[in-house]
Amino acid sequence: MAEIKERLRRTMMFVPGNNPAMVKDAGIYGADSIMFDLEDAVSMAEKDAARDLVYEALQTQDYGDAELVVRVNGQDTPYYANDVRAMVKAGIDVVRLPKAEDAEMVKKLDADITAAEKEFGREEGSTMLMAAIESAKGVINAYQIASASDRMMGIALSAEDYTTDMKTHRYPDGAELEFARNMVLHAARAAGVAAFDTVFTNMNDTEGFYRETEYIHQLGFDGKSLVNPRQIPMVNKVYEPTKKEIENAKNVENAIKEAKLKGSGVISMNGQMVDRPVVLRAERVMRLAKASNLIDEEGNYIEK
Ligand SMILES: CC(C)(COP(=O)(O)OP(=O)(O)OC[C@H]1O[C@@H](n2cnc3c(N)ncnc32)[C@H](O)[C@@H]1OP(=O)(O)O)[C@@H](O)C(=O)NCCC(=O)NCCSC(=O)C[C@@](O)(CC(=O)O)C(=O)O
Ligand SMILES: [Mg+2]
Repeated sequence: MAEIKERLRRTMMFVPGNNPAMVKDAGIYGADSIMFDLEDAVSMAEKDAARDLVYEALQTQDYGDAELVVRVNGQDTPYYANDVRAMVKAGIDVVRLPKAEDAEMVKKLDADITAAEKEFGREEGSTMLMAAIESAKGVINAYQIASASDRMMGIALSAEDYTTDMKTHRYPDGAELEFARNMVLHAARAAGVAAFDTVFTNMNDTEGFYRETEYIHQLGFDGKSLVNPRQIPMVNKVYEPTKKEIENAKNVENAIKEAKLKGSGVISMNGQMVDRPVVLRAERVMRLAKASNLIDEEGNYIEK
C-alpha cells in the first residue's frame, strides 16, 4: 500500500464498506484515494460485517497505486475501537476520523493507532490519519485538529453534517460554506497538511459539480471527497494544467537549475523573478501534468 504523506489527492472516493461489488471494483475508476466507509453509509446492523468485508478486501484485492483510506466510526460509538484495530492490522494507509471536534480526539486516535501498530507488528508511525470537520466546533478548532499529530495527512470539510449543525442546508451558490471552507483550508495550510473539499451529492447536476470544483480548485484545495466514480474524471479535468502553465513550469524548472549552478536560489526569467514559491508552484503543475499524461519523460508537453 502507498505510504507517502506528499502525493496528489485530487479525488478521494467514498466506497460503502457494506457493498461487496463496490468494494471489489473500487480500484478500476482511477481515484487517487479510495475511502472505504464504515460510518454513515453502513447501517448499525451491518457494522461488523462491513468491517470484515473491508478487512478481507485489503488482504485480497489489488487497488494499484491508489491510496487506501478507511472512515472509521466515531469515538462515541461501540464500533470505533474494533474498526481502528482491524484496519491497522490490515495495513491501511490512512484512518479518517469522522466528526473531529478538537485536538484531543485526534490525539486519542493517534494513541489507538500506535497501540494497534505495536499489537500487530506494523512499523510504528507507518499509518497516517486524517480528520473530517463536520460541525461549528470542529471548524473553530480546525488548526488545533490539523496540527495535533505527526501522523496527520489532511483535513476535510464534511458539509452534510456541518450544514445540519449550522441549522441550514446546502444551496447552489455555497455561501453557507464560505467561512468553513476558508477556515479548513487555512488551518490545513498553516499546519502543512492537505485540504479536502466536501462531497457533492446531486449526481444529475453536472454543471453544479463543475462549478463547485472550479471554485474549490481556485481557492487552493488539494481535492475533493466524492461519492460516485462519474465524478472522478470531472475533478481531474478541472485540476488539469493548461499547455501554457506546463510550459511555464518547465521553463521555471530549467531556470532554477541554471540559478543553482551559479550558486543562487533566485533568477530572472523573461523579466519575472523566479524564487522558491514559484518553483514549488511549478513542481505541483508538473505533478498534475504527469498524472494527467500531458508530459513526456523529459517534462515536455505532449501535443494531442
Ligand atoms: C450515490 C449513489 C447511490 C449513486 O448510485 P448510482 O447507482 O446512481 O450510481 P451509478 O453512477 O449508476 O454507478 C455506476 C457504477 O459505479 C458503481 N459505483 C457507484 N458509486 C460507487 C462508489 N461510491 N464506490 C464504488 N463504486 C461505485 C456502481 O456500483 C456501478 O457499478 P456497475 O454496476 O458495475 O456499473 C452511489 O454512487 C453511492 O452509493 N455512493 C456512495 C455513497 C456514500 O458512500 N455515502 C456516504 C458518504 S457521504 C457522507 O457520509 C456525508 C459526509 O459525512 C461526507 C464527508 O464526511 O465528507 C458529510 O457529512 O458531508
Ligand atoms: Mg458526515
